[in-house]
Amino acid sequence: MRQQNKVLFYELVRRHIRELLPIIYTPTEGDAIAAYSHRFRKPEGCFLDITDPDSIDERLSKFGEAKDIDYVVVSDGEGILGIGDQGMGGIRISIAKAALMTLCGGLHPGRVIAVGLDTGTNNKNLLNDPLYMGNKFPRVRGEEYDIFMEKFITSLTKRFPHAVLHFEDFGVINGRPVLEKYRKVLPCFNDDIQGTGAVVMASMTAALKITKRELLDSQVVIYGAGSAGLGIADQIVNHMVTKGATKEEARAKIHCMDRRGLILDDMHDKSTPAQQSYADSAAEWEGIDTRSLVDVIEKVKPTVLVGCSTQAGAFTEEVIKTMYKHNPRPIIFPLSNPTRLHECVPEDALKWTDFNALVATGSPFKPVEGHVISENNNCFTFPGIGLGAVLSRATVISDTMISAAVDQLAAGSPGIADYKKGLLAPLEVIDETSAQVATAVILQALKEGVAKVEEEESPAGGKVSVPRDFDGCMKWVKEQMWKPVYRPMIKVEHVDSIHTHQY
Ligand SMILES: O=C([O-])CC(=O)C(=O)O
Ligand SMILES: [Mg+2]
Repeated sequence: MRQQNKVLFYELVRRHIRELLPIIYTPTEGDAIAAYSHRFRKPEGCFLDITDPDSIDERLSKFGEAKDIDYVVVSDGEGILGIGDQGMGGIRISIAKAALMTLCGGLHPGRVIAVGLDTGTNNKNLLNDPLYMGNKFPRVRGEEYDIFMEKFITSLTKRFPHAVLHFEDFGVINGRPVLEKYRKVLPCFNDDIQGTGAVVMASMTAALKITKRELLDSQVVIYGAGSAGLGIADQIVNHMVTKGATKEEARAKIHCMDRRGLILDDMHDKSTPAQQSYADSAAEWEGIDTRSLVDVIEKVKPTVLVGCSTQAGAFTEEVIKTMYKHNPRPIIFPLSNPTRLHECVPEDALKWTDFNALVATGSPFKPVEGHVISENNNCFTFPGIGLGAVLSRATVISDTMISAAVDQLAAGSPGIADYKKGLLAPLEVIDETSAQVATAVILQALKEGVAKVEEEESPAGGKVSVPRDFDGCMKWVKEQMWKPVYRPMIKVEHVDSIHTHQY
């Protein structure tokens, strides 16, 4: 339906969003991506092939003229949700996120491109699958990958100078370095690092308000130190810094674990620089089993436990009860996607804490005995961040613009009186939430002098002028969001000439 009748598709999903979002997005998209080559019907999106970098420009040229494109989602398929390397099937995550940019972010569906970079795959099942449609060689790393990425960015910025770039589901090796390099070149962000970090920080802010605790008194254990886990850590640090902590103080409150256990400062040869910046002192952990989550919780007494490990069931009854022993209202976020990979199910986390835990997940879950479970999914942030960057014609997407998105999302939480309604605004108003987030991002971009929209001609003539007050700016945002409505039929007088032109 999306391919045949966009108005009908987007209006249908909008009206039945709670029922249909899990089908067009998480968790069903994970199955669709894994089965991509087997279920293939016709191509959609822009396929870029590392064996043919010289074709990048030509392939992108098919998607329109310079002014036609606002937004590009790109994935190389290496870190798809929690299901890892899906090779060329990863283009479907670009397609799903692009569809959400229209559904929640109000971008015109014809002004968004979904791009898949085929740089090989290390997924043995795909390499041995006769139906796999992507390149059947191991992932290309190093200089050849970097040159390919550089060609893509150069061509993109030349062809579509207004486009905002959204990186999705890159692996740990490339995600962060690519973001750090290109965020200085064009307005771009990594949804798994920054989008996920922002939504978790917003939920945490809302949960702290409910429990009347301060962010700076928090101790956080992050179980799973990949792109999402470290992105969340960074966002928490950014926020603590805005509340008066130094970077070092903030980092000391965050404890990251991966397959090797707690990340310690004597593991530097085997940790990425980002992991190392959160390392605990090995000397302080002498004699403690740092591979045991329960032992780590016993020592840290965290107020917040975040799971991005893709280890289903890692938050056992003992883990949750140890959290509860040290905290009357523990904040517990099992975030691994898709659903079957969650570290625990909300029902268990609530029952094991006598319904005192504040729980949010990464995939959708049904309410538990009247407690709504908020989905800490980045779909609450990336559409607003993307829309804000597009409308303001931002030249960069700064950390402070992301922080503005966090504060705005947290402000929309049902709050203390309504804490059973979840930590975030309901999915049913996600387009409204995205407009609010976009407004906060635009106002921040204007404040920082990185918004260039007021240098443009408005369609009505003269320069564009963006209201500086929140309500005025939000009205301006909403006026520009695409709505799924049929355009009126117009009676045509000169049928003959129209026919001549049409055929
Ligand atoms: O796609 C989603 O639902 C959230 C996300 O970015 C991920 O899990 O990688
Ligand atoms: Mg993702």
